[in-house]
Amino acid sequence: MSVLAGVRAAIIDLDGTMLDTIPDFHVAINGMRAELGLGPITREQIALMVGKGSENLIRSVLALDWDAARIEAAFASAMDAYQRHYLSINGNHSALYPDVLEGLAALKAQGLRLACVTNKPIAFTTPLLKLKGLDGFFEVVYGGDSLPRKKPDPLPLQTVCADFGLQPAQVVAIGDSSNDAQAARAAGCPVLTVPYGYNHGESVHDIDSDGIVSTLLEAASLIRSHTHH
Ligand SMILES: O=C(O)COP(=O)(O)O
Ligand SMILES: [Mg+2]
Repeated sequence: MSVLAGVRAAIIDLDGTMLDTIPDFHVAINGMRAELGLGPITREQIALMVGKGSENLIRSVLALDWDAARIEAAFASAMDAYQRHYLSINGNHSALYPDVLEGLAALKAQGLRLACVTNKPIAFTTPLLKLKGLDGFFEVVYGGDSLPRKKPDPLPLQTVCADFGLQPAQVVAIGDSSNDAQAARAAGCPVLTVPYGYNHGESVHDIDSDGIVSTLLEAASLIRSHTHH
C-alpha cells in the first residue's frame, strides 16, 4: 500500500477506536433523559448516534420523542444535564479494545509521532485518556470543541499536520467511522479503518478508506511493512 510509504505520524480517533465508550454514553444519556421525563433507550440506539459530537448526539436522542421546536426549547438544559451525568461517570463503564496499548506502543517504537483527534468534548477527553493510561502516548490531543470545526471537517487533522511540521501524506488517520475517513480524505491524509467501532449503523466496507485493520497493533504492522527499508 504505497500511500503508507511516507508515513511519519498517526492521528488516532478515540470513541470506537481506542475505547468502547457506548456504556458510558448509555448511562449519561439515560440520566439526562430521566431528568427530562423521558424513558431509557438502548445501547444499540445510542451506538447509531455517536461520532459527530455532543450537540449532534443530544439532538438525535431528543428527536426520538420530540419535534424540532421542543428540542430547541430544551436544548441548553438537556446539554447541561448530559454533561453533568457524563462527567460524573466518565470512563467508569468504558473499556479499551484489544491491542490498543500494544498498538500505540508499537507505533511509537517505530518512530511515529502520535496525536489523538476526537469529536468528544475536550473536558471529557483529557480525564478519560488519563484514566485509561492513554495520555502518555500523545503529543497533541484535540477534542470536538478544541477548534472551530470538528471532523468530518479536515481542520483538526490539518492542525495536527501543521503542529508536527509534516505534509498530510505523511500523517495517517486511524478511525472507526466514515466521519474519520471523510476528514482524512479532505485533508489529504491516508486513512485506515478499524471494523469494531461505531459507523452510524453502516458497513465499514462502504467507508472510503485505504484499508481495514482488525486492531491498532495490526495497523502498526501494516504501516511498518510499508515504511521499513
Ligand atoms: O463523541 C463523539 O461524537 C465521538 O467521538 P470520536 O471522534 O472519538 O469517535
Ligand atoms: Mg470514533
